[in-house]
Formats: sequence, C-alpha cells, structure tokens
Amino acid sequence: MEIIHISAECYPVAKVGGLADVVGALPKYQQQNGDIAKVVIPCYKTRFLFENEFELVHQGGIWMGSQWRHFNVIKEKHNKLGFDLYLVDIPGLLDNEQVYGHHNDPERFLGFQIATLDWIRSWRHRPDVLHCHDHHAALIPFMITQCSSYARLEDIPTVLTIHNAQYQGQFGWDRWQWLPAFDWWKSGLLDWDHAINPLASAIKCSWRVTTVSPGYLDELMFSAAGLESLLQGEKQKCSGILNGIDTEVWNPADDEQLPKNYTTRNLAGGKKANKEALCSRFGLNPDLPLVSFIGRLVGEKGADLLPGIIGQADYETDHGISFLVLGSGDPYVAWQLEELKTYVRQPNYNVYIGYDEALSHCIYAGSDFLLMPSRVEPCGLNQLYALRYGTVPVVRMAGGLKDTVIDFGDEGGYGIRFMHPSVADACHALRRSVELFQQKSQLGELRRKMMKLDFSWKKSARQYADLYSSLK
Ligand SMILES: Nc1ncnc2c1ncn2[C@@H]1O[C@H](COP(=O)(O)OP(=O)(O)O[C@H]2O[C@H](CO)[C@@H](O)[C@H](O)[C@H]2O)[C@@H](O)[C@H]1O
Repeated sequence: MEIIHISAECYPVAKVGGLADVVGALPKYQQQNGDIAKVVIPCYKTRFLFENEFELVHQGGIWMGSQWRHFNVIKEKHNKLGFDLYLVDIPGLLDNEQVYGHHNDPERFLGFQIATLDWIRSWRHRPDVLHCHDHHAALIPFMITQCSSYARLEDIPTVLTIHNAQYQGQFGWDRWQWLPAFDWWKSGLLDWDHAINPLASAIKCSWRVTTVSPGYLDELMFSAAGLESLLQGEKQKCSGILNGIDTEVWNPADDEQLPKNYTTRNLAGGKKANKEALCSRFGLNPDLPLVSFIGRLVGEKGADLLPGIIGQADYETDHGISFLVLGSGDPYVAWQLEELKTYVRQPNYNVYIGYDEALSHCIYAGSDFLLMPSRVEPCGLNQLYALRYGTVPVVRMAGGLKDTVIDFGDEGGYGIRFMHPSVADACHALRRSVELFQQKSQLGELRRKMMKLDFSWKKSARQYADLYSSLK
C-alpha cells in the first residue's frame, strides 16, 4: 500500500510542535510494516535543506487566481528519515525559514496543496491513500473531488487527521479565486460560518477523519472551536487513534543530547547525573523536586497559568520545590515568566524563552516531574516523552492526557492527574508531587514502571493500517 502524508511540518526538517514529531515518525513505522509511506511538505529554508542532498523530481506551474507560480518538487537523496521525503518549493511563496506566522499563510498553504496535487496528477500510477494532516493540507479532499483539473485523482481515498481543531485555516470568500475551478453550487463544501474553512471542508469531504486520541474525539463533540455540530453530523466516519512516539529518537539509553545515558538498570544514578547537569546550567538546587514545563506558550497549554502556579507553589512549600520552563509563544506570557524571576529566584526557578530541541531532551531526562496544565490537549507527546525518561507527568485531565496518564493513586497508575486548568488544582497536584518526591522507594518504583510502558508507534501504526484497508 502506498500512503502519501501531506503536512506543514515533519521532524527533523521543519518542526514547530507535535505535528512534526508525528509526521516524522509514523511513516517510518509504516515503511517497517511493509507499506510505502511518502511525506510531502513545503520547502522552507531550514537547516535540513542546506545540510542534506536533494534531487529534482518534478517541475511545474500553477495558477492561483490570476497569478502564475512556478514550482519544483525535490526529494531527499539518501532516505535519511527512513521514508521518501519530498519538498515542494514555490519561490516567492514558501521559501522562508519560519513555518507559520506570515501574513499570507492561507495563500502559502493553498499554493502548497495545489502544487502537490499537480505533481501527483502527473504520476503514471496512483497512490492508495492521501493522508492529510491538519488544515494546511485540508483542502485536498475538496479539490480532488470537486475541481475538474484533478478528476484523475478523484477516487483516491483521503484521510484527515486532526492534530488540533483550534486552528482551522479560515480565509474570506473574497479569495475563492485562488482555488482551482469548481462548480459554484458545491461551495457549501468549503464553507463554514461564512468563510472558506479548510478544516471544516476536509471533515465534510474526506473519506475518514481521525483525531490523535480517542479522548479528544469525545471532547470535540462538545468543544471544537465552532465545529461541534459538523463533527457530530460526521461522527460515523471519525475515530480516535492515539499518537505514538519515535522510540529511536526518544531513548534515554542512547540519546546523544544527554550528559548521561541510562536505562531501568542504572536509573537512579542516570537521573541524578542528568538532574545535576541541568540544575547546574540553570542555577537550581538539585536537592529539591524539579518540576518542568516544555511547550508553546499559549492558552491551550495553560502557559498563562504558570506564573501563578509557580509563585503559589513556591510560597506554599516554603521554597521547597524548583521549576524550569522552556517555551516560546505569547510574548506577554514570556515577559511574565521572565518577570517572575524577581519574585521566585534561583535556586527555585529559571526560564529559557526560545525553542531548543537539545535542551528539551535534557529537561525530560533531568526533571523529576513534567507539568502540563493544558486546557486543550489533543494527544500530547510531552507526557509520553516524560514517561519514557522516567519523569512523572503531572497533567490536567484533558483529551489525550486523560487517555495516557493514570494517577499513581489508582490501580496500575504512574502519573499525577488534576481536574481543572486552575492554579488551585495544579498546586494541589504539586503538593502531591512533593510528597511523592520524599518517598524515594515509591518514586523509584514508579520511574521503573513508567520507563517500561510501551507508547511506541507499533500499535497505532497498525490501527492506521486497518483504517486504510477499510477504504479499499
Ligand atoms: N520551546 C521548545 N523547545 C523545544 N522543544 C519544544 C518546545 N516547545 C515544544 N517543544 C516540543 O514540541 C513538541 C510538542 O508536542 P505537543 O504534543 O505538545 O504538540 P503541539 O501542541 O504542538 O501539537 C498538536 O499535535 C500533537 C501531535 O498530534 C498533539 O500531541 C498535541 O496534543 C497537539 O496540540 C514536543 O516534542 C516538545 O518537546
């Protein structure tokens, strides 16, 4: 079976968040299972582009309204990622370093999708599935079924995976001419709330819709940033498939980013060495329980709650807890987190504003607890990385967090859960964390248990394979 993943991100080529991790890993496991999995993403000017070798596989041109745009498709030459990687290069549109945040993002991602289809249309054979990830690839199901220029592709099954329904990629009807020609009476398939809404369109037009955890699918039925009724109506084609993690990239036994590698055998010593290195870099006291946060500084992740949580927990424990934050995003939250250093000082708190992949690995390994006060969490990968590194996840019961973290107070449990995204609930969970930290043997046992859990892609890749087979 040949599966084409179409996405805006793919680790390690271009990563902003968890979408990249999934698209960089799932295809690798699909290849290992005997399928052919290919990934197509925009050709941004990231380091990966300059540090690797590519070959030109296609040249073409597309119309977007009255604008003609030339494009190239290049392929990474040496199968570095374990699957074929294709980059769609549209000069003047996609050739920036930043993945998102441009004034013309709708036009950029639409151009990417049209060029991708234009290229696939030129193949002699047809792939078995087009797997579209998030809104950046979500106009494809509409275009292949409704735009006459892609009629050749019309009966290829399409799967939409929703990694995050908060972002839908809407743009105004004044820009409908950017799309390839379609019958106007079909425009309802593009519309949601009087705008062209790519995510809504894919929910309507794709053969199947998946969410990145079953819990998130349940949540979307009553909280989906305006798409609730649409999802309820299309419920029969929706399913939740939990994300896995790439256990080759995230493995404390041979992670090259860590000061010391460890397994369940040298767990205590390994965690200690990593914690000491991390604490010494950030001026923290290694004898205190270390709670970390890694992520985008946005409301969904509850990042705005962090200053309150950290201040309150520091006060309640009489400086008996330490915090480290790694994140980037909302400038106001970033400023607040910097400001907090004047109230909660070293050795109890430090923050690194920015994006640093290597540091994130050191934090998963060197922390005792990973805090995730998310308001919305479609799956969440951080808690899965934390588990793999023997770090106790302290999570708000949302979406995928609820599906993957069982409270250590319950049978078979290993993490800490709390109910509401509030300072009070998070602080209560942190008090439990401090108590757990003092029970050294219980903590050691939990760490061993967490590291043995299997959240690899094996099971989830099989679920996707079953889904694709059902489309034949
Ligand atoms: N400042 C920083 N420096 C270094 N690394 C950083 C970082 N900020 C974040 N990261 C890394 O980015 C990834 C974030 O993963 P999440 O699952 O939180 O993704 P995100 O919310 O972006 O994606 C959406 O898609 C994913 C995948 O489906 C879902 O799991 C998730 O719930 C959904 O919101 C992790 O690998 C994390 O370590």
